[in-house]
Amino acid sequence: MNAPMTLNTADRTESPSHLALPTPADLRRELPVEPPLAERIAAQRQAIRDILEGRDDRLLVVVGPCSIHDPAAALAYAEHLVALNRRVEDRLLLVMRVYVEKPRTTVGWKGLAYDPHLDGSDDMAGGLTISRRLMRDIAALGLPVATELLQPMAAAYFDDLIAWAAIGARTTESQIHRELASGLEAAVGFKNATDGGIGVAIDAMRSAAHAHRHFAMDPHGGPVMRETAGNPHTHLVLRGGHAGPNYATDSVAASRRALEDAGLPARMLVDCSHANSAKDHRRQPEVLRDVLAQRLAGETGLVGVMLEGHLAEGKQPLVPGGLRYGVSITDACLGWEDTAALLEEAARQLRG
Ligand SMILES: O=C[C@H](O)[C@H](O)COP(=O)(O)O
Ligand SMILES: C=C(OP(=O)(O)O)C(=O)O
Repeated sequence: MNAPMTLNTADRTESPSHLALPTPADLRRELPVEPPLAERIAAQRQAIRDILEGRDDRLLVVVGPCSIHDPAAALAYAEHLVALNRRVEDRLLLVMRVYVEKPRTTVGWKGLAYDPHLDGSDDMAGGLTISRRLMRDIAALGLPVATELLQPMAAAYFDDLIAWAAIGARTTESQIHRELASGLEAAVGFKNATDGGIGVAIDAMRSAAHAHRHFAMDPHGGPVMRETAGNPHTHLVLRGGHAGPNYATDSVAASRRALEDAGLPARMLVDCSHANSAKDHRRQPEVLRDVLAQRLAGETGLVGVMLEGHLAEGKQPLVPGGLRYGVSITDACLGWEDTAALLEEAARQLRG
C-alpha cells in the first residue's frame, strides 16, 4: 500500500469526532484516470447504454462479490472475469460488482470505503484511497466497474471510474439519491424497495431523468449548488421483496406494464440474489435460468441480470485475523467455478 497522503487541513477544524478526509480532487490527483482509461470507461458506459436501448442484444451481467473486503482477492476475481469474458463476450457483457459501501438493515460492517482494515478503526481516508485504487486497477484490466452509490458525498471519489451504478433497495425512495443519479454519466439501476414495491423505483427513474439543482460538494470539498442534466439511462432492478421473489413471468409482465404506464421504457435487470434467491446463493442459478427462458421466449425488457459471486462459495463471519481467502463477509456468494459454468451455459443458450 502507498504511504498515506498528507492532508492540507490548515483551514479545517478537527476533533476526535471530526477527522479530515482527502477531498475528491486530492484523491483524483493521487490516483488519476489518464485519457486512455477515461476513453475506455466512456466506451464501457456506451456499451451498457447500447444494451439498455436495444442497439445491442447481449445480456448485461453485473457479477461479483456482495462486498469487497480484500482488494487482492477482488483483483484475482477480476482477472478470472477478464479470462471468462473472452469466451462469452459475443452474448454477454460482463460488468464487475466492486461494492465498497454496504447499506445495513440495522448495523454492521459498512464496507471497504468505511473500514478497510475490518477492525472497527474506520480509516475512511485509507478506505477511499484503497477503494479508488482498486476500481482503477479493475477498470485498467478492461472490466467495467459497477458499484452501489450509497453515501452521496462518497460518489465524487469514484464516479469517474464507474460504468454502471445501483441505487439500492433501501435508498431508491431517497430524493438525494435520485438527484445524484440525475447527474451521472453512467447508467443507473434503481432497485425495488425491500418490501417488494416497484413504484418507488419507477418514481426514481422519472425523477432521475429530470434536471435537478441540489446541494453538493465540489471536487475541493466546498459546498455548491449543483445543476444536473437528468439521466435518461436508468432502469428497474427486480430484487424480490419481503413477500418473495419478483423475477417470474407474471411479476416481469406486471413490472413491464407499470413501466409502460409511467411512460418509461420497459428495461429491467433481475438481481438473482437477495430476496429473489431468499439469500441462498445456491438458488441464484435457477433465477438466472428462468430469466434466460423468458428472454428466449421473447421478453426483450429483460436486459440484464445480477449475480453475487466470489472466489469461493458461501459467506463467513467477520472475525479479524481469521478470514478465509475469497469468501464473502456479507451475503453468501456463488463460488468462481459455479459462476463461470453458469455464465458459459447462459452464453451457449443465448447463441441458440
Ligand atoms: O447486499 C447485502 C445485504 O443484503 C445488505 O447490505 C443488507 O445487509 P444486512 O441485512 O446484513 O445488514
Ligand atoms: C445491498 C444490495 O442490494 P439491495 O439493495 O437489493 O438489498 C446489493 O446489491 O449489494
